Amino acid sequence: MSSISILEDVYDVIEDRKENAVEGSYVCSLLKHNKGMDKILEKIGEESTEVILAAKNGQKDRIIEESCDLFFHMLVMLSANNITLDEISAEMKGRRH
Ligand SMILES: N=c1c2ncn([C@@H]3O[C@H](COP(=O)(O)OP(=O)(O)OP(=O)(O)O)[C@@H](O)[C@H]3O)c2ncn1[C@@H]1O[C@H](COP(=O)(O)O)[C@@H](O)[C@H]1O
Repeated sequence: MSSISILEDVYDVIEDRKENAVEGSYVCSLLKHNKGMDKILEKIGEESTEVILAAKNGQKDRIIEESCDLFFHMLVMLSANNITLDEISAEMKGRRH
């Protein structure tokens, strides 16, 4: 199993949350937030800042944790915009030289 497949697993759960509301789900709370997309973008902004601060301070464990938060909220944003990981993958592959 490639290490990146966890992103696909979590993305699939997020996609499922779009169709099936689950009590207590954080993803559902984001997708249905009264601020709409702004709430998701707010979280991406916050988590980006956390990654920057952790990296600035050379805190490896924090960098890993905050990067996971950032990746996760990016997945929610992509899913909310109906952008698949295959589309991201195709774009990245197209940049290989
Ligand atoms: N990977 C994650 C993940 N990473 C981070 N988070 C949540 O993202 C939030 C991070 O924001 P903060 O640290 O700012 O915490 P907070 O103060 O509670 O956030 P806010 O009140 O500002 O929204 C926390 O509530 C974390 O629990 C995640 N929540 C869910 N997942 C994955 O998504 C799946 C579906 O989750 P649910 O929809 O909750 O079932 C889970 O099985 C996990 O695999």
